[in-house]
Amino acid sequence: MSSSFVERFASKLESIAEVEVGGEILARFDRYYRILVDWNERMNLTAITEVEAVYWKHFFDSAMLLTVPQFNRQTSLLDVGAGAGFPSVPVHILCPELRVTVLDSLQKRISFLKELAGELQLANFSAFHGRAEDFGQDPKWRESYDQVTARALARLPILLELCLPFVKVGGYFFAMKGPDGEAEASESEKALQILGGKIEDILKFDLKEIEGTRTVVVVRKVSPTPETYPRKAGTPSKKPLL
Ligand SMILES: C[S@@+](CC[C@H](N)C(=O)[O-])C[C@H]1O[C@@H](n2cnc3c(N)ncnc32)[C@H](O)[C@@H]1O
Repeated sequence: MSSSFVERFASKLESIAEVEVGGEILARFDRYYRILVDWNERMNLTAITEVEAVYWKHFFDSAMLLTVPQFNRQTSLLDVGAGAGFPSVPVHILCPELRVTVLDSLQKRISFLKELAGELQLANFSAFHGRAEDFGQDPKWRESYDQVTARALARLPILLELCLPFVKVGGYFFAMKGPDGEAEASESEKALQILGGKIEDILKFDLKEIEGTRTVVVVRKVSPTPETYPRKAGTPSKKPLL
């Protein structure tokens, strides 16, 4: 890895995230990269493995969440379908005070995330194996997070059913999307109305390092989600609220 690449990454991160990106933070990203490519040889975690691509398209892309004005760095964040830890692990590296929980339906990915959290000494971090449809009906999880996020999990109408049940009324769901964020938002009116959400903002980013447009759809939870949602596992994607 050339030092100019790391310097550019650090200075861009500082400018978008308004965090001082010192040696300790960079050492954590370096360790994250190494553990990710090592585990990726044994299990499918990411198709992107080249170092600069991982830094920009996974780490930097995840950190975009920190540019959202509604995002609070001091409260709680649940990452649904976190996979190899995106976006929550890069966000947590930059904001260690945030209480982060990750949920994924694949046990192997949760084993990876637990090992990663130990290696990176992430405090305030816990990982759980399960499906959003099941956990969303559990009273311990339901409407108990200030903030929920998801990246590359499903189209927005489906995603809202998987994620909004976890958000406290008054809290936020941040959907990390590609170029289709706006179009997906316009398909989501019915889901928002049923599930108790309201789109407050759609933020758009065009960054040459990431090679493409990214959007963050900011959804405020304005009323409780009716008990029937989320429906049983598989139904939200088979019969989306359209
Ligand atoms: C395409 S990956 C995206 C991973 C990561 N968020 C990212 O941006 O790289 C989707 C992840 O969601 C998990 N997943 C799929 N359906 C789920 C569900 N209903 N509940 C919880 N996790 C789910 C999968 O196991 C997978 O790890």
